[in-house]
Amino acid sequence: MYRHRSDIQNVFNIDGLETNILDYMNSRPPDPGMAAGLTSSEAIGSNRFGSILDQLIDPCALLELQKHGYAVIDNVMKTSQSSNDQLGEWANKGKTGQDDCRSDTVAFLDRRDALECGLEDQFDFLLTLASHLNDNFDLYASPYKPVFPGTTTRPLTNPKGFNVQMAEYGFCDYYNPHSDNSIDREVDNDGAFGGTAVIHDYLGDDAILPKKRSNWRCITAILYLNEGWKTSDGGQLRMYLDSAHVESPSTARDTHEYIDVNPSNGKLLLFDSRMVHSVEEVLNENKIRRALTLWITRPEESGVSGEDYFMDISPSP
Ligand SMILES: O=C(O)CCC(=O)C(=O)O
Ligand SMILES: [Fe+2]
Repeated sequence: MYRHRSDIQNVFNIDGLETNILDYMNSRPPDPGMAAGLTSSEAIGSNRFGSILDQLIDPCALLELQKHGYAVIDNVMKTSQSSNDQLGEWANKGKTGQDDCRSDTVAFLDRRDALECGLEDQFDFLLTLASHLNDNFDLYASPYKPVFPGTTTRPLTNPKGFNVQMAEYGFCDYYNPHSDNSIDREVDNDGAFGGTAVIHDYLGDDAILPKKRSNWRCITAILYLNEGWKTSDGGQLRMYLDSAHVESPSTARDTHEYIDVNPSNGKLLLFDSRMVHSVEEVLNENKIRRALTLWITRPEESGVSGEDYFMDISPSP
């Protein structure tokens, strides 16, 4: 071993290479979950709202979520106009541009950002939801191993970093029908993507790869901040019914019935992240539509994105 090392040493400068690798590794940001030394309850959500969540979230709503894949709960937690305005100012510093299927702009808040805008209650509330759902929502058994901080009986957690998305839609902004956890087929070496992807090396030329979910999102939680929002202002969240298993979300407009959700201040929308939904165009040129979103996940290592999880969400006959 050492002899080989010294042989190789003559060809490469191993010591220099090792130093470079160490420097590189030390320059990496720490993994947010690990370095924060979080306990399981912190990772799942703060306890600040633990005791009052039962009052804020009607148990019937969770039954709705179970049965239909979504639940709309009004007047859960309102946001003051000044915090809403501050959020807009804050977000102007860090917005990211969008692609063809959406024209809104988003930014991600950590707790310090939320505090700066007077939105710490909203932030803590969203982070507590995973814990509440673990206690009150039946997720069905999964063959996938729960991984810390999830457990068999409490499989839901929050994404690493726990950032909350703020999305802003101005006049004419929209988000086309999509799923927050779409069905993908694996990409083959030729870059083929979609229903006919094949894996040439192992299975022959025409083998179709298994379907796979694209991420670990399980429940999407959205808190709306818009005081006095009217149906005529547009910007409705359009939820396509029974759409968790739709493979091409863009077709849902033609094939699925929907309900519209008015994004009014204090409203909480919970839905199975696989459901197809869109944000219809904002029609009022004097209004800005804002929302805070948290994706409640299973731990990434659980392997759950590989399964068509949560199969039984469609209404029982
Ligand atoms: O703001 C909304 O109502 C939904 C936005 C959305 O679908 C998303 O950001 O994925
Ligand atoms: Fe979405």
